[in-house]
Amino acid sequence: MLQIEHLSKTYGSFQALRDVSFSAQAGEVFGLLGPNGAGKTTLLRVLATLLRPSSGTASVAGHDVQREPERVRRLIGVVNGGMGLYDRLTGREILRYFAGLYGLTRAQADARIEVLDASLDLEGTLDRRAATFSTGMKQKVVIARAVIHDPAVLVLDEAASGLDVMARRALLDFVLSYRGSERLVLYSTHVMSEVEEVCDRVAVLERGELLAVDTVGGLLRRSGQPNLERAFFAMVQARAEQAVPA
Ligand SMILES: Nc1ncnc2c1ncn2[C@@H]1O[C@H](COP(=O)(O)OP(=O)(O)OP(=O)(O)O)[C@@H](O)[C@H]1O
Repeated sequence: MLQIEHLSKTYGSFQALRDVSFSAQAGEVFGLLGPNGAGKTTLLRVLATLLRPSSGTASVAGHDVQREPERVRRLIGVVNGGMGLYDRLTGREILRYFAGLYGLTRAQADARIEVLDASLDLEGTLDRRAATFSTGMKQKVVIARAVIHDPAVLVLDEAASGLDVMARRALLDFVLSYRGSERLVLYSTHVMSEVEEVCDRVAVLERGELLAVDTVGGLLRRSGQPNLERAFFAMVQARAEQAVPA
């Protein structure tokens, strides 16, 4: 579903991604884990066709992000922390509007809103103006908006940040509902407990470099550490020691 090959991205002389390659399949919740500045958002922006890679390729369901950006945009849904809801519209109006942009008819939009209401519990947001939403309500509508066209790949970039326990739980359960489906979720975060709970496999990025791609269990086994946070520290430390000239 997702194929990334030798992807690099530089901003001026700064290299934000270095020769990153991995693939992820439908049915997976695939984590992208890394500390601040690791390059997670840069990678996701390349996939979302918002940034051009400096070299290498990325493709979604066989469609290259550079050669077929419009096709790729229809295949993905992105939640990246920006809310950007129209205050004067209700949740239903916002979702209908975005459904229209993706070419859904009103009947298709309403059917899809019903499905999303059942899985995301949009109750209370559909008939109220966005200006009156709590942060959790906003985030639910943002997520519903990102998947209104039932994209093949759902990209979540720090989507749980700022959410309270209830809203975070709803988000994680929604992500878990994608497991084993015909869709892929790319879940980017630096919160290890979220990765441990929802991700099947994880790519660990650090300073633009891919340190490992493995299952959570595999990362624990190969590091000999009891939890992902310790495994992550061990990996980053080992990489730093390698990088120090003797
Ligand atoms: N437009 C830009 N111009 C220059 N440098 C940039 C630009 N965007 C990002 N960077 C740098 O690239 C590196 C990777 O940034 P990126 O936002 O991809 O990391 P991240 O892993 O998403 O971090 P965070 O967890 O803090 O969001 C950082 O050092 C950042 O300062």
